[in-house]
Amino acid sequence: MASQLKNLSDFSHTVIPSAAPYRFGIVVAEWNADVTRALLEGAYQTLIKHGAKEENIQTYPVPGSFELTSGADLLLKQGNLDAVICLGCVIQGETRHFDFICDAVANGVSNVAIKYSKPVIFGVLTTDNQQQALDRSGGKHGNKGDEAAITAIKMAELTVTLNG
Ligand SMILES: Nc1c(NC[C@H](O)[C@H](O)[C@H](O)CO)[nH]c(=O)[nH]c1=O
Ligand SMILES: CC(=O)[C@@H](O)COP(=O)(O)O
Repeated sequence: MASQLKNLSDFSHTVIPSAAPYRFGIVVAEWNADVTRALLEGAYQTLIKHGAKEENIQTYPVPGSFELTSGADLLLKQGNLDAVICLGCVIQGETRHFDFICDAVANGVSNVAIKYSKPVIFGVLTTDNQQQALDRSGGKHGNKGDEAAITAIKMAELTVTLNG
């Protein structure tokens, strides 16, 4: 499996634009808070590392990953953001609830991005167990929060470049 081959947060092979010109929203789910707090820290510190200004990063909690879609919509409705990062952690339980949440949030954030023509980044872990989540939120497979922040910077630049 790909994730067993490398740290997924290794970006040494790519050019990352400055985040300084852009305004970011972050919506973070409170379910599995030990994991989502680590995702948030990774995303926030990565934005700052690449030049984002603290005053240009708005962070809001939502109860669970299912609410990330409406959280992103509410943020973009304000009209003053260049990208929104959605952070969550959905861990398989005994029922099919996992499937419905994962499908809903993946499709939901895609629809919000299209609705506003703004990047909405899917920084949601969808794992079989907690260890897989810990491994991807600052563990041996990196931090998906870092990856989400890099993606947000790149997509914000592309959006501004193409939209003028
Ligand atoms: N089981 C997980 C949830 N469940 C809660 C839903 O996201 C949602 O808040 C609820 O269905 C009410 O609408 N959320 C996660 O983020 N992670 C989980 O593992
Ligand atoms: C993803 C979930 O909603 C899940 O954690 C809830 O567990 P269960 O499927 O056992 O109700």
